[in-house]
Amino acid sequence: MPSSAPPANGRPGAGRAPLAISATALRKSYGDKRVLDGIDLRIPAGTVFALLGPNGAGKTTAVQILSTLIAADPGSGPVHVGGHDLAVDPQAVRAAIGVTGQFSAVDQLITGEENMLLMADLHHLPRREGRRVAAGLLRRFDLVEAAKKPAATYSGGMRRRLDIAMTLVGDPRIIFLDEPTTGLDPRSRHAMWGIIRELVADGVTVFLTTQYLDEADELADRIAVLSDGRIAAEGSADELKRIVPGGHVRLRFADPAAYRHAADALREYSGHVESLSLQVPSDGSQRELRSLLDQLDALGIQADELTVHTPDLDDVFFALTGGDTRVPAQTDRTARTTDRTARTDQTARTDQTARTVKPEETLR
Ligand SMILES: Nc1ncnc2c1ncn2[C@@H]1O[C@H](COP(=O)(O)OP(=O)(O)OP(=O)(O)O)[C@@H](O)[C@H]1O
Repeated sequence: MPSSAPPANGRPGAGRAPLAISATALRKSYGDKRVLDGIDLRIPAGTVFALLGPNGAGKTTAVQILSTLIAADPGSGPVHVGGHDLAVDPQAVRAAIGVTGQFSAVDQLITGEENMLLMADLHHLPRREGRRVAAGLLRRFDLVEAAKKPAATYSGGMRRRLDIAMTLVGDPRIIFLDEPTTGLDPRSRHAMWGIIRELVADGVTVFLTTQYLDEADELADRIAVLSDGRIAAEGSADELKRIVPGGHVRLRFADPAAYRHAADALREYSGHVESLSLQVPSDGSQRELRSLLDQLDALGIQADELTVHTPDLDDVFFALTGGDTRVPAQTDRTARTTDRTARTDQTARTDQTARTVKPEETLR
């Protein structure tokens, strides 16, 4: 990487990965509407960075600026992509990046293979080299069988795979993926996640925008939440989850007497009489769970269901983007926990959100 790129942490020689993308005080307005209000980005090479934000937050605008499609407003700070100064050498930036947007670059009327060869031509690859690269990528993206068919006959997932394969013809070291899995079914989404992981394993830097919080959670080394034109928070998924309160254990009772007994015994809780459930603040750790269960055991109280809720990226997103308009707070939390329990049951995502266990089965 040329020396014009600032070091990862502002100090040369500190041993961290060089920055693939850096931007300072990035601004963009459309008329009176301030879309980006001075955002800073520092994305180390070989990592996945996810930009999250509600609809219209400015994610695509950020991608368009960083990929040279539109200009930032005057007064923005310097932007480096792939070691090149965007203002000085946009052509070199273009040569270093690949962009897959929300609107596919695939030509529907020609075959997958023809789309790939067209891309190879655009990159001025010699004919034989172009065929070799195209064939390799079609194999890698599981499109060999479909290669001779018109792209119009492809499923959404196949088209998205072809789109990324086309982006890779130029062997970019930095890829912008603007909502790469929107509209895909769960199997295709997981296939796409596998592709993104492979790219990163090859040393590619991925700048991802997504509406799916679980996608950012799965893939991203660092996540930034865009709100009101600014980055409201940035960190790893775990770091972000730690900034919102709300971890709790929910105890549900079949027997009203047991519910009342527990409510009398526990020092801190919020209760929901209709559902005979109590929410006890907890970080969800084994130590806190054991202590709670010991306390219930000592009093001979039997809960029928116990659900552990730790904050997830949904909580972070709602807290930071002000998008949680549901009221009131306590009802909302209860509703959301119930939601999660149901979802966990369906999808076996037992790791990160809510885990429902029978109290007597825990912590043996
Ligand atoms: N060319 C344009 N002219 C005027 N306004 C624009 C233009 N492009 C984007 N905007 C506005 O800028 C804001 C940010 O749009 P952008 O597409 O960057 O958001 P986003 O976070 O990518 O949203 P989504 O998740 O819906 O794709 C929106 O209010 C949009 O209407």
